[in-house]
Amino acid sequence: MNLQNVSGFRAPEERRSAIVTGYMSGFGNSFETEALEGALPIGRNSPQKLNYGLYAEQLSGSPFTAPQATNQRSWLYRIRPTVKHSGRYAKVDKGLIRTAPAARDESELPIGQMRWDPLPISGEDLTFVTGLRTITTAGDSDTQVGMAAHVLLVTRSMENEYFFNADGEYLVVAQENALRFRTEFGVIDIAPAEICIIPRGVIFKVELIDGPARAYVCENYGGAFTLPDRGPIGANCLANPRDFLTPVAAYEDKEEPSSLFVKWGGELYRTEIAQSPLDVVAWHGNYAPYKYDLRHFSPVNAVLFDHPDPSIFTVLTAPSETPGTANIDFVIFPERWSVAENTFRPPWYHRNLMSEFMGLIYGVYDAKPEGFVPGGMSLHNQMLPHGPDTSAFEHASNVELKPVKMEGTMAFMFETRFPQRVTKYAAGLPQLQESYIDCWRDLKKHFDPNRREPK
Ligand SMILES: O=C(O)Cc1cc(O)ccc1O
Ligand SMILES: [Fe+2]
Repeated sequence: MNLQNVSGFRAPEERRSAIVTGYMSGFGNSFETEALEGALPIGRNSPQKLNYGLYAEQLSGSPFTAPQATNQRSWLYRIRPTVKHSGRYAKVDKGLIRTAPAARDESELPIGQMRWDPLPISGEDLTFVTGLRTITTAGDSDTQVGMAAHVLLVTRSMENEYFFNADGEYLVVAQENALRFRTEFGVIDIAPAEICIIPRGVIFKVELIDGPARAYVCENYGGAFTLPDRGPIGANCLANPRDFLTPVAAYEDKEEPSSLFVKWGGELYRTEIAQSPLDVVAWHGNYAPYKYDLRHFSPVNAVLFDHPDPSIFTVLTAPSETPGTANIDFVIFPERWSVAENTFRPPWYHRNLMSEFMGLIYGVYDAKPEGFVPGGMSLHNQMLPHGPDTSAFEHASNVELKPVKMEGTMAFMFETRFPQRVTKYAAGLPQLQESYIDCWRDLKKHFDPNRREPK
């Protein structure tokens, strides 16, 4: 396969040069950055007066008293405090955005394995706010447990419109065309196969760069995404901290009537303001948005036999209070070599406590060579059986096992300990594949009490 033709693929050298100035490298660091020299106070957070007549404001992503490892906050030095960026909040139509447990009221929760074709990016006027379509919700945002999986369709840049989500953090997976996030902390661009994390409460707007875009969005109601422990793998591989990029400070000093949309308690509100809220001239701290290129993930896998659990491909995890039982694991299935000997190489047939929402950014997913297409999605809910389709099973059971490179592919999974409830919208979509389960219909009975495989 010619990799240059795969949507979203860029050669490693090109990717290197994409690490432009404008980002700081590292995961969970305490960063400091100023768009005007001297805007950051030195050695203290809140002096009596700040340079340039700025206001100081703290944004906390954790309780003040959270243990050191999970304590997150930043200090923002801004033209106006955010309280000046709010007026009276009016409830507005939340469109197709749903939040757990509200979706339970309208949930269809069809029991079964589900798969959807890509939602078309129509000619409708859709921004980040109006283009967000909730597919599943899990848990309860009020108690800060669970998640939602959304598809995002964007056909128009937000202009004097801004947004923040009080209900959770967003993990955005670009799939078709690029997105520019102008945030309080600076600017983040993501192209297909890159992700962007916007922490709870951070104000931003989204612009298009190269045309109408499709993305997948995981909304995390729980504790923030972090890097998984690598255990015996050691200090390197999987997602390496230096490949995470946080923007340098950038501000707008713009006095124009603007709308700030707020998702709070599952509802959408709007408040009218007289200026851009992206007016942070400098900031420091460890609570900030960041991006990551999934092609920087260094996979570790079986080098002799058997198929390990997909947790080896965890990019980010949002832990729950129970060890090893994630509120969400964000897992990818990237380009890699498949070398295991005497092994059924695709995913095994399985039933899982965790529920699995999957998407495909580009290429082919080995367990489902047909029907699971880029931009599409599938849902294998708690304890519902799934595994390779008939053609994948027959092929993997009979093919000569040479080393094979699984090229030009990038699938991902939002996996949660909670059942995912399908929204009425998603259950009624014409893109829902009625015949999905037929992909297993022709799995044959091979049982023969006299048949033994050679050792
Ligand atoms: O169901 C899936 O396709 C995802 C998956 C992949 C894998 O390699 C092992 C388990 C698993 O759930
Ligand atoms: Fe699975």
